Amino acid sequence: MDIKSGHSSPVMTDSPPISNARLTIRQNRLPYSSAAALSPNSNLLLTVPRKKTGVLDDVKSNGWLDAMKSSSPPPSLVNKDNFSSDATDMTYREWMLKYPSALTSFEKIMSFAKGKRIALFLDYDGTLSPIVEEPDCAYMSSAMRSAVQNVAKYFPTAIISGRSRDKVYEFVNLSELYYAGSHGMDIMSPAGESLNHEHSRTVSVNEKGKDVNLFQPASEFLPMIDKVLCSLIESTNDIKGVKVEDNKFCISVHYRNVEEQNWGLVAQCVDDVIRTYPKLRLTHGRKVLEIRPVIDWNKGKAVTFLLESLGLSNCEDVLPIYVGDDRTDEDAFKVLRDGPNHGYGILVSAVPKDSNAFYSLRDPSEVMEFLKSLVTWKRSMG
Ligand SMILES: O=P(O)(O)OC[C@H]1O[C@H](O[C@H]2O[C@H](CO)[C@@H](O)[C@H](O)[C@H]2O)[C@H](O)[C@@H](O)[C@@H]1O
Repeated sequence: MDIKSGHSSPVMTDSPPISNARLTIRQNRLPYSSAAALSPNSNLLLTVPRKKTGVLDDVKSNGWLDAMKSSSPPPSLVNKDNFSSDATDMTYREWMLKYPSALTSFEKIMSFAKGKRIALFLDYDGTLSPIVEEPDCAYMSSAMRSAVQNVAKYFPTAIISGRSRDKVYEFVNLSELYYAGSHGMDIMSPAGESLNHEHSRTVSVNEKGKDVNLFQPASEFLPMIDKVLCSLIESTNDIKGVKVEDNKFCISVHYRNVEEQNWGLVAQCVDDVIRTYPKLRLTHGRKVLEIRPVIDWNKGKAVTFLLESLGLSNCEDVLPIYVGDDRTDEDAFKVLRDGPNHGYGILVSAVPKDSNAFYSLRDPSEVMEFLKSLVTWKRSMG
């Protein structure tokens, strides 16, 4: 889609999510007319068949359970005390030959950045804040906030998160940044700046009454998302440890605190709800099932959009850098690797995994070091 023209609807087929666990084939089994189901504004009533027992064939056959199990490394692998086990360490070192550390490769990256304008894109959970059990408590440290604030003095900086924009803004709390919540479906400029898009709109949101500019390509899905949110809260209510998070244009169903034997039940509840909504799809994050509209929009599109907004698109002298830890960040890594806006993806991971990123950092503390190094480098350039 040409986001500059703004004429075409972003509602179209999306690229497949990284996991194969898609809700395709479901349309054949819809109990309603597809015409009704395909309208985002239809009054489709949910009659959710709740399966609390049984073989859970559906979720097993489409690979959800496998994806759920592999969605976040077991604590023993990320615990630094255990990390020094020779075998694990060796595997990680071998992996780093393919994805070198952005810290040890810093000079190389900067030699490429010389004479270029850097634009910085930062994921939130697992990148700026450590992964914690309780999603509402994923605070970033004040040291990290300072590092982000400093780096934003020199380079345009955006936070790109699966969370709702409001929530991630609350955590980061820096008004000078761009924010893209709901996996890029809710983009906000800093106060007084414009997103320079004909479909963006100006609203007065912050406590000082300052104007910001918003771009929300999935706004027509809000009523549908609200309905599905209510259904998911209701249908998972009896499963201990489940948390359903309202991310505005997306919904997260967390199973990190659910006993593993009940993960199939979580998947079944989600499947039962969203199977009647072919305009919604599911992706897998870190111990979380994420439900979002089937639109041609993701974190990669948000990066492209922001580069265009900033007038930094398709410029030889621009170097975009994206730092993220999650599968959803892969869309952004891919855009920087393959698209016209060449740049570097940096994967934050303490365990080896395949990625479209160029470089790696082990954890948020290394991310902070990297941000500080960027500031030192920029200052040294005078
Ligand atoms: O795009 P992100 O900023 O990385 O957001 C992705 C999801 O992050 C959050 O969940 C993850 O972090 C939680 C806190 O550490 C953790 O408890 C959970 O298991 C992780 O999946 C957030 O709560 C989700 O809504 C985001 O989609």
